[in-house]
Amino acid sequence: MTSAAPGRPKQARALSGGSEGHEVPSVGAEVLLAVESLTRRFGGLVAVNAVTLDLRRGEVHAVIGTNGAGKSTLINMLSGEIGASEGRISLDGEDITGRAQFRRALAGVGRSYQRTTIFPEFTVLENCRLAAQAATPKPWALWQSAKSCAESNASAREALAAAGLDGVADRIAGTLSHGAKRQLEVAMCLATKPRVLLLDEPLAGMGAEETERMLALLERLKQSHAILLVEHDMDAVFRIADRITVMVNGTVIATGDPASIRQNPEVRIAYLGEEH
Ligand SMILES: Nc1ncnc2c1ncn2[C@@H]1O[C@H](COP(=O)(O)OP(=O)(O)OP(=O)(O)O)[C@@H](O)[C@H]1O
Repeated sequence: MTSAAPGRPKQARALSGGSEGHEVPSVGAEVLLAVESLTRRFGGLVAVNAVTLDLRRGEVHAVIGTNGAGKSTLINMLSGEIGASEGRISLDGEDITGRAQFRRALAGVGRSYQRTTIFPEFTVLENCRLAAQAATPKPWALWQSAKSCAESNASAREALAAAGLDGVADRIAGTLSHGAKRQLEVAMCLATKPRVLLLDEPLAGMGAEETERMLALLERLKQSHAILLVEHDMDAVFRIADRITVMVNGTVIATGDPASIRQNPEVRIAYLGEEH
């Protein structure tokens, strides 16, 4: 019998089923970002231990795990914010393990953060335009005003439309609801024209309606992107993910479609405290 560990009702509900399993993703889906045996040590602590996973266009690949499992460290290594101790990251087959963050962003790896990173006093469009400009720096065109940069404007408008925010382009970003701010962060990420989206807890602090809106957005975005989703909302993860990787203490204990993860005995022990 399944018994939920105290304080983990959402995990318990998600793992105990109630919704149908997803189809196993198509084997031939295009791998954009490949991670092989990626390890990160902090002194004696192995925060991420030989993690191997693929991010494919057309898929939401969720990485879940209890606090301190190494999810943020993994995302930080993929975006280039921190270096890897060992292992390899490739984008379209090209080794990018040693590339600086801005060069990875230029190559198509975009990320959103756990914390809100918008400029609250600027409009929604201005926030997106700044993100677009940061992604296509033109040091020789410093005299151009931001507004005149047609390319950045076009990217910003396109990103807002994709994120469903074109109706609030002229609103001051700080006045948006929490959910719309998180959507704006995704839009800012889209303005950099990524092919791979690394999303760190995009649903944090959202109400039910905002969550639905974000999930619908991810569903649309995955058609043309490979998405890595680090998220604590297990109900949402089990609904949206095509593939789930489960980490415990830096190590992957299981990878598979939601139905197989839900049934996996090791996952159930790690999440629910079930006995063999
Ligand atoms: N800069 C750092 N220096 C030393 N230890 C760190 C550093 N960053 C993370 N760690 C440690 O690495 C381990 C993994 O942390 P990480 O933040 O990646 O986990 P997480 O799965 O993202 O957790 P959470 O769900 O709470 O965000 C933890 O033990 C953490 O204390």
